[in-house]
Amino acid sequence: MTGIAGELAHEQAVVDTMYVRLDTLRGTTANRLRNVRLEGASGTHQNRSERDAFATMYEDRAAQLDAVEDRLVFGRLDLSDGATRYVGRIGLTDAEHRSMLTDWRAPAAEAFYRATALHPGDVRRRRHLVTKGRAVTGLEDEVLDLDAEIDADALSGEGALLAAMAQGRTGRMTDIVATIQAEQDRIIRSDLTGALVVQGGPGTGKTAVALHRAAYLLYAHRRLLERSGVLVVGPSSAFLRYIDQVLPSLGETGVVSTTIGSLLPGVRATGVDEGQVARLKGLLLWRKVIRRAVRARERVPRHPVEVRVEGHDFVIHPRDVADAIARARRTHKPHNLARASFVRDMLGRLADQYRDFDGAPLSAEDRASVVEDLRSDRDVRVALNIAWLPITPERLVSDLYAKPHRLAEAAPELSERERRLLARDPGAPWTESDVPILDEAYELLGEDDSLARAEAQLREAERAQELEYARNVLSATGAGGGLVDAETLASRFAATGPSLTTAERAAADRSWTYGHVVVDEAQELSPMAWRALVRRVPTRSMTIVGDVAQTSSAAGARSWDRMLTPLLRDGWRLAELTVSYRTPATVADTAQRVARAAWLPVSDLRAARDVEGSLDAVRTAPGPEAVPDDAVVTAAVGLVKEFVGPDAGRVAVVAPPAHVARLADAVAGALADAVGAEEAGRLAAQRPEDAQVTVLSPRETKGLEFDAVVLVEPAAIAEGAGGTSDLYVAMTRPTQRLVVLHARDLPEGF
Ligand SMILES: Nc1ncnc2c1ncn2[C@@H]1O[C@H](COP(=O)(O)OP(=O)(O)OP(=O)(O)O)[C@@H](O)[C@H]1O
Repeated sequence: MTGIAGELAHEQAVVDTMYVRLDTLRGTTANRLRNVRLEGASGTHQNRSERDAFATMYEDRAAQLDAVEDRLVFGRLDLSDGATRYVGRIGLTDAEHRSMLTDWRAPAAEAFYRATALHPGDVRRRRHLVTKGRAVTGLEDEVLDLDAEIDADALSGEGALLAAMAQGRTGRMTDIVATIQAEQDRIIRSDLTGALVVQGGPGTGKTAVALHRAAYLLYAHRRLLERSGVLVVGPSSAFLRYIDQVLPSLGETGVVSTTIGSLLPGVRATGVDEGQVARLKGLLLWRKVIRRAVRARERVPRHPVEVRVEGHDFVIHPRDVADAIARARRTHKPHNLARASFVRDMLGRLADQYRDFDGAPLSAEDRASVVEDLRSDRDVRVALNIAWLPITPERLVSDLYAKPHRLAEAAPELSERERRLLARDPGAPWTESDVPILDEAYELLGEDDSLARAEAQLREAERAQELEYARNVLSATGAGGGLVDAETLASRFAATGPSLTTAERAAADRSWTYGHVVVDEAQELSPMAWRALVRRVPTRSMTIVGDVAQTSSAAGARSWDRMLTPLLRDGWRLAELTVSYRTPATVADTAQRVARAAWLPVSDLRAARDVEGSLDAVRTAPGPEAVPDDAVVTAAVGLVKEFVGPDAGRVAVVAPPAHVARLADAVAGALADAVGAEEAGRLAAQRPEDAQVTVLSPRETKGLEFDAVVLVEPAAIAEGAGGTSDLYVAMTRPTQRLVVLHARDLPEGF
């Protein structure tokens, strides 16, 4: 065999050996797991814990080996010294420990993404392997030869990349490990320290890059990050579901993902604040407001308070209260914890008065009993509570919203009109913008966790013993191989209930601090939300991705510098992505013109490809009439027939929020006639996040993408709460086709 057929056959043979090796490893892992399980639940407690720990370790390994089935091998480098190196989703070695496959995250794989004709390093040729199942179906070679004509804008593995871009979309994002581009790779492998801000237009791969970076950092800094965990923050739970396959497909499962609204364990924020209210609640001013609100619960009485305890009169003097408050504050403990110092101090001062009545000092024993009498007296308790009230964060914040005098006292900087905007009933549900304010209150109030701390100390001592034991197990069995360290194993030996992963423990603990935090759609976060996040990553090691031209929240960022410098000072650096891998050039260029005409801070954007006939603007009715529902349904149904199939393909109608519910009914009603009852039934049964046909407001499409989009009345969208940013977002969702329906004039720039 010669030529391409010969090359394909050769690569097939290589890929076959990799899969044989993968199957062998799977078999070994499955056997080990079976043996551990066969040992049953007998034996000492320690034996059982040990078996559980090994079972979990083998389960993790099995899951990792399963996750890499698809596109196990996707690249090959031919080096100038004649050697070849295959690159894939994990590293594989043969039975003699010789490298067969290089993990894409390893330094040795970097050249696969970075080498160019201009800077080939020691790479002579880069080959992309296209596989379907276990079969090699295609090859794409790039000879990195300085004599070749050099195009600085060239994309690496263009064929593989264009094929990936043209694929029908499902409701789940996929990984891009085979086609990462050089500008993306530089970001993925950037240093762990400090905050890295990635600014880029829509579709430049910010989300993809952020997730691959998380996988890379977990690989390169596993010891550090596995224990502390990585937090991924996204704009909505729908978005988190959209991305939730990417990290597992890269073999990583130990990551906590959340929205700002669910950041606090135990607090469910279901509401959304719009416009001015969101802006006001996002202001850093709340640092002061919450501090003042807490201080307002530490109050010196205007007049002396007399109390009678066990036949003796005592006086709570304002100056004693003032002194005790000052001393308790000097402990720098949160309010609810410092209260114990305040009470102790006050009871001591009152007990001193007792000595004065008798004329003689009390014995230590008598004094203790007087203190106890005072402590259990109701009037004393009421008086001390008025002076230093224990209060929950929820109550403190809800009082600010529900009681105008409390807000006026704590937030004199706000105008009366602004304070009125914040007013609401005590039982009203929490909103996403309340969460950072509650977080601030948690921080300043603290929880009385003395019991929890005593338990934690006990656990720590037990854990030290378990760690020692786990070390012995690891060295005796040779298990681990980089997958698990003694610390992880120890946490699984732990006798305290079911073993929790780092991710599980972190998610349940408000004060958990992470080793790295990834923030997506970061432009939407308010200053207060940033403060809450930064609190969770003391090292300030963060990956922040977003686009300040897509900001729809009134509290969000229009400039990274203005948003981040006050919080991170010079601890952040900026990287930019410039190529759109989603939107066809015609659509991307139009969206850019519209955004620029509205003076949005758009980044330069170059689309990686164009698609013929990708933009269609149809005027449905001249004059002030609205776009008729029929026209929307006809356009949507046409695109569904063209793009939606049983395995993939997604169509979205994006309309002003007020029309979404009505249009959703209309489109659903028309589907049976258009695609047959069976297919319509299949589509109707899909979960919202997987829906191949869907009607959404612009805001709901943030971060998502579809093969084709029907955009309804752009002028109305641009007049909505999110302005032209929302329109820019909506226009840049499709990978193939944008159909614009408008009754009014199109906004400037179309
Ligand atoms: N190197 C690549 N190879 C293949 N596909 C890519 C590559 N980079 C990005 N993509 C694809 O481009 C699309 C857009 O990527 P992504 O959603 O990460 O962009 P984004 O910058 O976060 O967009 P937005 O600003 O709209 O949220 C995704 O389908 C992604 O898989």
